[in-house]
Amino acid sequence: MTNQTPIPVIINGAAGKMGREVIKAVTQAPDLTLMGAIDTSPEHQGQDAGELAGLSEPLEVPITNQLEPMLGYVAGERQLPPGVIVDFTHPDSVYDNVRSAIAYGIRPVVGTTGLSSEQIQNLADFAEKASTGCLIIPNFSIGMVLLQQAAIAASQYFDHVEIIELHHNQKADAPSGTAIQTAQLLAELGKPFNQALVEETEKLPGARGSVAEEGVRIHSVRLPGLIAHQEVIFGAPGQIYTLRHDTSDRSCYMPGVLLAIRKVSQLKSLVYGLEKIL
Ligand SMILES: NC(=O)C1=CN([C@@H]2O[C@H](COP(=O)(O)OP(=O)(O)OC[C@H]3O[C@@H](n4cnc5c(N)ncnc54)[C@H](OP(=O)(O)O)[C@@H]3O)[C@@H](O)[C@H]2O)C=CC1
Ligand SMILES: O=C(O)C1=N[C@H](C(=O)O)C[C@H](O)C1
Repeated sequence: MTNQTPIPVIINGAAGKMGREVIKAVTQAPDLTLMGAIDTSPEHQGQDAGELAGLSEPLEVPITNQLEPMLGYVAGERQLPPGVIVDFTHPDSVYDNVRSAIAYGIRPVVGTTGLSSEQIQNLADFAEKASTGCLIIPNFSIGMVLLQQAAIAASQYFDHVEIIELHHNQKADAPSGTAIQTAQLLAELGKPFNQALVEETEKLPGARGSVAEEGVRIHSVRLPGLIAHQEVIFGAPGQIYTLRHDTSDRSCYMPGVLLAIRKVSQLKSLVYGLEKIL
């Protein structure tokens, strides 16, 4: 244990499913200090972040929708290490949130999915110009990193692969950020997958899923009762090789989130993917 000054942390989307988990995880980490809890949901304005997250004691950190004033406040605390903002908000707002944070010199750790490749490239250019670290992590669980590594290994030997991602039905974006990243990792091998043997006709649009880079197909399932799950299914004559990851509790993401908060200030540019900081 060191007695260094703790890293100031702002959580954006603090009242959400992930935000509440992050409040608990940050509060329990002695090297981090929760300085701000942002959320736009009207019913939680002014509520104490600790009470919202189910902690026994209030944290004296009220939920507010005032992002820029909070960024300015934390950036002004010159005696503290550089501030970090953790974003678990919504695909529609994450791009602007990250740009604002970088403009204030606050390092973004982004879990929110749904950013386009073009938006990620724009944010990378912006972070590079500002010499500011930024982490975009489509999936913070170690199990998913291991699944992806196994999938990369298998992709050298299989020419046919389809991804099925399954999530709770409050998820705004499809396919999941994890499935898109998994498909990108497979495509990096540079070979085309799933060459058709017959001319296919979709009798219902979307029946064969979406086609990502190099022909990797992604299918999205949304149901109450699910949290977050992904299968990568490889096929070859006479055999099927299936990789599957299941989450049963959102606490599985917290070791990755805490690692990212600690690492982002050591970076001077944007890094995409948990595997790059392990
Ligand atoms: N990278 C990873 O490992 C993981 C990523 N995710 C991703 O994180 C994101 C959030 O997920 P989850 O917590 O389940 O979602 P929730 O809907 O439970 O939480 C999002 C919260 O953010 C609030 N919000 C919406 N827009 C803004 C904004 N502009 N500024 C501040 N707050 C805002 C919402 O308020 P309101 O409800 O009023 O709109 C809500 O309270 C999703 O993109 C999801 O895919 C989720 C799990 C793991
Ligand atoms: O919305 C979720 O829940 C999740 N979103 C992320 C994604 O889109 O990949 C990560 C994980 O799958 C949970």
